[in-house]
Amino acid sequence: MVVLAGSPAVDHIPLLRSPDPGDNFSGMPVVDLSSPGAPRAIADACERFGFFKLVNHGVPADTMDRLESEAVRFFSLPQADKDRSGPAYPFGYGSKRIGLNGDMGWLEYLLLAVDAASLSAACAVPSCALFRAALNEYIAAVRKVAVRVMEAMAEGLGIAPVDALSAMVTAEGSDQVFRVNHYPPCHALQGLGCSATGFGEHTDPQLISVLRSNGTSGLQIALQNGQWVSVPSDRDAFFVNVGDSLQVLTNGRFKSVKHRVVANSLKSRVSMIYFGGPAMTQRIAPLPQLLGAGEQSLYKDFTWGEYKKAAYNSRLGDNRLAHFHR
Ligand SMILES: C=C1C[C@]23C[C@@]1(O)CC[C@H]2[C@@]12CCC[C@@](C)(C(=O)O1)[C@H]2[C@@H]3C(=O)O
Ligand SMILES: O=C(O)CCC(=O)C(=O)O
Repeated sequence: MVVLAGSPAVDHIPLLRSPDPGDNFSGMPVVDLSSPGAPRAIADACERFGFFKLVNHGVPADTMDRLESEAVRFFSLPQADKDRSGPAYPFGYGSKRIGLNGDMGWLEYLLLAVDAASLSAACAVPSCALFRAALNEYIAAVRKVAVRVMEAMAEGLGIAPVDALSAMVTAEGSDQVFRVNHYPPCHALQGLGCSATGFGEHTDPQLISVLRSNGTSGLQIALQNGQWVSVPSDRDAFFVNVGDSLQVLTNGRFKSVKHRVVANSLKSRVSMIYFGGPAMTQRIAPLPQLLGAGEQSLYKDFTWGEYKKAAYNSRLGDNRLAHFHR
């Protein structure tokens, strides 16, 4: 368990009902990436939930643990040192403020740019060589997982070529982002029946997000009937989210999943998330291979650059895709 000292004030952070054990997601799809049934299981989970847990993914535990340790070391630095790695926008250290439009959460984080399969050289944060090495090793590995998952998605959808989706995140100029989040324990709310919002509800604008966390729970997803369920943590697994752009590419067949994080009153949560987005000029429209005879796109045409701009001008919880529906 990771517990870091020094909690920022909880004022201005929206509160949520504390999760109770009965809220656990009992029907969570678990996909074994090494199994021949993975493509069908992935497509099925993306259609039903826009979310699944991925096991047997092949990323060594060491690669994940090294990054977690380096992240814990970074977040344990004195506040003034961390602030020198800020501000978060466009990339760097941030605390409590998420985005530029007034959203707040009980967390601190690093928002980082990825070029090809490693941290962007232009991204000077973090400056520590060990932390950068751990990030680069992890990013290269998790990006390979994202590519394998997207290839499996294409196979599960029955479309060719196999890289119809994955090529968008491997293409030159693809817009990949990496986030390391630290949610300190929120002692002030212990026993009050409510929790601080760690990360408010939202869908991810990109194609795919691949998340790994330490053993502290807090992640919740919304089912298609609107019910919120808690995702039990598993430090050995990845959790995969469908993003808005993938929903559009599949003409709504895959659903982007609404999710949020509830801060824990006792334990700190550390999560690291790879967000795979396409190049700015990439057109986001249903793949022709997925449109049946006479089937029309449910969405107006747009590029990833246009969607990203709209996303960054919106509040976290806004239904961003609604503006792009026909
Ligand atoms: C409030 C915001 C934070 C966010 C940008 C946004 O304006 C709306 C989308 C948010 C999100 C969610 C997924 C990951 C992320 C990096 C992204 O691309 O869109 C975050 C942005 C962020 O943390 O700055
Ligand atoms: O930290 C988590 O578990 C999820 C955070 C998240 O949804 C995000 O950073 O976009």
